[in-house]
Amino acid sequence: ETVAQREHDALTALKLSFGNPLLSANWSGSQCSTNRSTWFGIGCTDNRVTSIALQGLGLSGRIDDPLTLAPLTELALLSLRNNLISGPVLNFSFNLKLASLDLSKNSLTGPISDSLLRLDKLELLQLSDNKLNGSIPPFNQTSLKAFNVSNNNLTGEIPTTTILQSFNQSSYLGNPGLCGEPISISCQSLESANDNNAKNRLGLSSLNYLFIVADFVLFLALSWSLFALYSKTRECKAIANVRKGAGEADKNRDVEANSVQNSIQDSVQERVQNSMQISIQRRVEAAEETRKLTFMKGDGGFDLDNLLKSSAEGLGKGSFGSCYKAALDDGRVIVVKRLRDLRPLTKEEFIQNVSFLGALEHPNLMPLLGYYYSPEEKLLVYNFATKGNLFNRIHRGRGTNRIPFKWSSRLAVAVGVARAVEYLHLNAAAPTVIPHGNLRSPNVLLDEDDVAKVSDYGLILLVAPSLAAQRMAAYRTPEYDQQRKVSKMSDVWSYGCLLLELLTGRSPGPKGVELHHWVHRAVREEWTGEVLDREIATQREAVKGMFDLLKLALSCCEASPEKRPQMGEVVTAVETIKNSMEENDSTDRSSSMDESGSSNGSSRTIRYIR
Ligand SMILES: Nc1ncnc2c1ncn2[C@@H]1O[C@H](COP(=O)(O)OP(=O)(O)OP(=O)(O)O)[C@@H](O)[C@H]1O
Repeated sequence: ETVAQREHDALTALKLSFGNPLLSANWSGSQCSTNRSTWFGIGCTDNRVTSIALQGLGLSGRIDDPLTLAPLTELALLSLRNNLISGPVLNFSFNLKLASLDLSKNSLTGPISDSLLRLDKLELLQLSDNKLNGSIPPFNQTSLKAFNVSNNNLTGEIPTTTILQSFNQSSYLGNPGLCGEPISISCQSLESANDNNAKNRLGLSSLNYLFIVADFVLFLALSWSLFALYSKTRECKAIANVRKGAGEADKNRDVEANSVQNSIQDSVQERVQNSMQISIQRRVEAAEETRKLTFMKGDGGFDLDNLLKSSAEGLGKGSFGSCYKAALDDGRVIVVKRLRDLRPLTKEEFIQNVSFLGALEHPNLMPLLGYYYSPEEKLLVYNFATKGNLFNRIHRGRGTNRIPFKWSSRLAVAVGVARAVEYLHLNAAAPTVIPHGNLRSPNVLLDEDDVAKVSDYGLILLVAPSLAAQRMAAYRTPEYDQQRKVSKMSDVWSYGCLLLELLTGRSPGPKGVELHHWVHRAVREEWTGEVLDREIATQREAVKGMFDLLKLALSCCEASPEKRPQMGEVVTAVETIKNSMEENDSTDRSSSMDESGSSNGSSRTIRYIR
């Protein structure tokens, strides 16, 4: 596939996301002819797409694949200003020449992509008037001349980087949860105001149980005779109350009590009492039924009540649900994954599949602690991994005060993940082998000792197959289009992509393909040293191990699945690389170096750029 073809495919994907009649009619044929384009809004230089300017066209829809524009590596300008585009901000890790990015006045949601931190040519970044949340990444590119994130739902302290502090407050206004300078809102006062609201956030929005309990409180406040006529509206309002938080619920209850009292004065007492008694009984039963958390081992030491009382915070939204972190009263911190888009499983099937996942035990697998099942709500409960996920460890904080991700730590992660996947592949307890299916760096977590814990395994058993095919990494292998099935070998492919990410510090493209093509080319054309992440390439004595791992990664990424090694062979190979690194370290302690390269690293820095 040529570069032009890849660019063509990327723009076509963009066109399909928008479904706009103008673009549908106009964007056909080839996108660039030398220095110009006949495509509306597209600019080309030397046959490459360098600008996309599609302001105010009423474009709607969402761009599902965050790396849709990854093939446009010469793109310098992107403006989608003043449209109706929804969904998350794209990942621009591969658009390193971007100088001007204007996505303002749309309906974009989610956090500001950290990939923007890597754009060191970025001069203009306009994200105002969207629905973005999360914190502002610590932008500090000296190139940045114009910046605006006003009128979103951003939260937290405005980073104190020189560049972000150089813009005036109009760049930040209209974000109620934002604090710090230059908007002169103290973060402490904002935090204490938020603390009160934070309690129960998880349960309040999610669980049927809670609003049933809230109903009870409401019942006590109202007289028995008021119930029947009001039961319908009450339920809706109770949910609304719950969402707004306990404080507001109290206020609303009083208002409701008054208005209901007025409206039912003429009601027939007897009819009301009968219907209410039945209704209460049903609700008690429902509450009993729905409040049960099932633990894979023992009683877990907490129940749904503890969960609902905990303060919870959103960790992020994945392909099959959202994750919340909840701090229990006893000090434990757990993660609740709220599943969506599931297969239509009966309760028994759901429990059977989840029990199978819960029975898996390996030091490098994030264990499933328990689950919650109700027809409307399915939750999985895990321990919280304090060091976050591998994606952030590799890519986050570049250029700022980041703690270097050492080669030895990367290798330890590579070994841990390989062992976990091998365990999944060899698991004799399973009726058939369930491949991981979605092995990617955000699904590798790091605990307090930096031990890799693979998560999100086996979700293939729970999620709707059509959505799995769209969203899971294993479905993006070269063979999937022909064979239409995922296998152990697709996990091997994903593992190869993960190794490449660890070694190069770059994210794989949407199909995992770009990164692997790029590395192959690099190796073929003998600029291999350049492919290594600079953060580790400074460690000269380890470079051989890095290249060995690179070779292994490339063999895992062989286009033909038969040519890829089995996971057992992969484990042996990575362990051999790790062992020889450790042997070198112990026989040559005097030459062990500071991997951060901060003290004497420069004298040992290899020339890896030709
Ligand atoms: N047990 C955990 N401890 C710490 N962080 C977690 C835990 N489980 C998930 N996360 C983090 O929460 C966020 C959301 O996770 P989730 O599994 O919902 O989506 P994802 O992994 O980003 O995407 P996908 O499900 O599509 O692979 C991710 O950043 C993930 O790393």
